[in-house]
Amino acid sequence: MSTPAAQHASGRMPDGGIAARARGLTKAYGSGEAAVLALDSVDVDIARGRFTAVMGPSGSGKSTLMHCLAGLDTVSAGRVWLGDTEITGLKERELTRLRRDRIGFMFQSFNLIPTLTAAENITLPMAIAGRGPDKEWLDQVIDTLGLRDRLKHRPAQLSGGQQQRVACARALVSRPELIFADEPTGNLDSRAGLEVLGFLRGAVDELGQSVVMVTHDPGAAAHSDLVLFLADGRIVDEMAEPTAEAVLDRMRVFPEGNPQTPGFDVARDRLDDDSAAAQED
Ligand SMILES: Nc1ncnc2c1ncn2[C@@H]1O[C@H](COP(=O)(O)OP(=O)(O)OP(=O)(O)O)[C@@H](O)[C@H]1O
Repeated sequence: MSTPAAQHASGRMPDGGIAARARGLTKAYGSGEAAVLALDSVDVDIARGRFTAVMGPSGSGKSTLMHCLAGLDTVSAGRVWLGDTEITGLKERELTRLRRDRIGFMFQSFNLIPTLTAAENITLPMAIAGRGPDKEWLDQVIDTLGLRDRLKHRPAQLSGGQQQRVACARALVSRPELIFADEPTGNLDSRAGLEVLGFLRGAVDELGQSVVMVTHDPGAAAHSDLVLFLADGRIVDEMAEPTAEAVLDRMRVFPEGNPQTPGFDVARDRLDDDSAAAQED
């Protein structure tokens, strides 16, 4: 399938180029009658230096797409590139190195090490890679994320929003080519969620970072430059310069029958909360 996303994204990258792309990306789980086609020949270009959101009903293939683009999962057919490097066909060891050196990850559950301080958590991936962080860049990331006075705290001494900011700093500090964020605001209240989205937005605008974020939340997607909509393992639509209202309207017409989709009600409530929080500010 040639998706409009591929055409659209290509046309929107006059300077930045492509951070990741897939052609004919197909992923099937199981076999025989139990087989599930999680991704159905997806073509997509992820623009460099931009913030891309991936939305769609539960089970539409969002996480699978992210995992295949990030080399966390093998593909059944098709090809995937990170920058100019084709990752399909790489051996597990090469993939591990590529993920470590070139990709940043943020998860809903933060994934911080409880016994390490914020500062140690931020630099851990680089320490594992045997590289020292670029001090100037580290300082810039810490200040951009407002973590300067929290560096000696352990995760349990930080709020959820602060923990996610540490996770954000950890993802940014090695200057990865691409950050994948899977529901990064899923465990946060709306105010802390807005804060983290603001930082991701700032990472793109001020630090030139490329970000792909999977989310159920139209309010979160509204912080992106481009929303890709998945349904049944295909990219069925996209929206540039999204607003929460426009994304919510688009989600309503999915054939899968939103609002039965898990996350839809949560998304609508979050949208209301976000509006309330914004009005309080
Ligand atoms: N390890 C697996 N084994 C079998 N089927 C799987 C596996 N992982 C995902 N699937 C199936 O693949 C399809 C896509 O799943 P995926 O997790 O990518 O969807 P999603 O859009 O991220 O869903 P959600 O919004 O609920 O997280 C679903 O039908 C799911 O049941």
